[in-house]
Amino acid sequence: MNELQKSLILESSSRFLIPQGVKVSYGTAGFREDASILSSTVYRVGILAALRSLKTQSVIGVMITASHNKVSDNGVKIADPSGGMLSQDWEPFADELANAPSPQQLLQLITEFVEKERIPFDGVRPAEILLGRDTRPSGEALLEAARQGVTSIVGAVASDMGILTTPQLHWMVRARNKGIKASEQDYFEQLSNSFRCLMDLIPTGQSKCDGMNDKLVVDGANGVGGAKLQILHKLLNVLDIEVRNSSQDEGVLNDGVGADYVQKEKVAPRGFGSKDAGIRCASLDGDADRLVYFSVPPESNAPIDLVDGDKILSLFAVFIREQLSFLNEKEDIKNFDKSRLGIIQTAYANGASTNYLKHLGLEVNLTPTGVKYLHEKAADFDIGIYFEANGHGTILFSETFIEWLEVRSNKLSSGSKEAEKAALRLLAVSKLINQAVGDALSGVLLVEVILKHMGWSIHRWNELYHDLPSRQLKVKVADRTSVVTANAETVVVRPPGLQEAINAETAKYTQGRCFVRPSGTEDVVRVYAEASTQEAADTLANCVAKLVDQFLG
Ligand SMILES: CC(=O)N[C@H]1[C@@H](OP(=O)(O)O)O[C@H](CO)[C@@H](O)[C@@H]1O
Ligand SMILES: [Mg+2]
Repeated sequence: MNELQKSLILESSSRFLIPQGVKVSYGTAGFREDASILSSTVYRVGILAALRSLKTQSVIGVMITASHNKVSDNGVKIADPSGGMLSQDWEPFADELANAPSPQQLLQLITEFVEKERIPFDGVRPAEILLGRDTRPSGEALLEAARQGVTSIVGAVASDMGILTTPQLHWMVRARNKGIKASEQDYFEQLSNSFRCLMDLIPTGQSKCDGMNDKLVVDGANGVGGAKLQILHKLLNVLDIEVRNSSQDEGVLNDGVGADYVQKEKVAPRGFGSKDAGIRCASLDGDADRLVYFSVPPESNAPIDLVDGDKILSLFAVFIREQLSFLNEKEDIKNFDKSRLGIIQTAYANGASTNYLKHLGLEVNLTPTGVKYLHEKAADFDIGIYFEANGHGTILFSETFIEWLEVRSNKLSSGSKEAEKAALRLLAVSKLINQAVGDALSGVLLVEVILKHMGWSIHRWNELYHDLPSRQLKVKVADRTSVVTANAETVVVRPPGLQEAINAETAKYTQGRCFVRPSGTEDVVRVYAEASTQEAADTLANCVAKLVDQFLG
């Protein structure tokens, strides 16, 4: 870095001094705090993104959002060249950068890091960053802070992509780096074209299941997803979709609305009630990277039927498996190895879903909580389907498998129509479903077309298996980092004795399963328990929460 560069960083960072006593950390969802204290953090993430772009010689994304959190919060995260999350080995540097107390210390950190990572400055492609934000009122000023961070690196270019869903920004970054068309319009066109292709491939004469309803009502969490879905809806012109809670004119962002609320509280979002009984409903979160479905019972106080991420995963798995079986029927492609389809869940997946998927003969893998782990594991397969129970997930297709499908779909003779259609369907799914991150908009379209393909109502879908009753609790402890887990967070290895005590308690319950882990986003230890009845799941969770308290105080 030359002197001009150094003075530019010193000069611009003096406009973004960090508030006294604030310490931030780049967690599973990037930095997330009250918006009023975030401008220096976001400014510094702008610098980080520019450095990442120089290092990788690729386009990098910066998304300003706090997802399902309250409207006064905001946050910022980086999209790597693949469109996925920031590489984990840069996270510690993100923390150091964001917490450097003064402009001089910030400059020193950057200088050392640039040397250590051998980040090229001269004679290389300049940094290029795509900036996006959700609908939060604090977003505009924070985006400006990010822009100033980016442009404090000489030659770096920041493009403001405007108000977007998180998955749209990730999609654009991925598309740009693949050299394909990457505007928002291109995103909508890719989704709508591949959706239409799947609609055209629905078996003719597909009968409708009893109670199958053509209408879908979507709760947009008063966030960014509702308006974007309306655009898609207009483009498609074939689906009957009504969007409610689609902007902050209709109510407060994420307040009694949205996928996180619906999934955690198991109640209908604001604006939905017994008038919607029997209708297929869905809920997006504030930045539209989570999706759950539900239906409202006719009685006003009864709980909703929640169709969560595990069940969306199961629906996708059933469909993909069916297409693979059509392909496998063809003699000349018998060598297709079934193990190439992998299912990825976390320990929070309902045990009934895991059993169901295993009974289908599928390979189910568990990873620790957090999209980055699920995504990474899914990329090991030709088709990897991952979902968190909360509704974040997608389907990844490997490049080699896509090429294989393209060749096969051309090769198949007219005598093998089903196999040809199956190959075309899988290719269309790979274009419809976001390959960068979980995306509620592409998720809605894929669910809708699969239900039509199967001729299933939401009730038929929900009957794939019955969730085991479960309970989640949070325990405040002195130091949550003193809980250390192994085996995808299913076993506690520290403090000693805690796992044995959990085992002894769990053994008392039919179909009992229980685990504890430190949250990555809140200062708590989470307890999850499952058992054959709700009462038993509650008791197990409460007993184990007491154990956590006894061991950790
Ligand atoms: C039980 C649960 O829902 N955990 C959530 C939550 O993580 P915790 O580490 O449990 O706080 O936030 C993550 C980021 O949004 C999400 O990936 C994850 O599923
Ligand atoms: Mg979100």
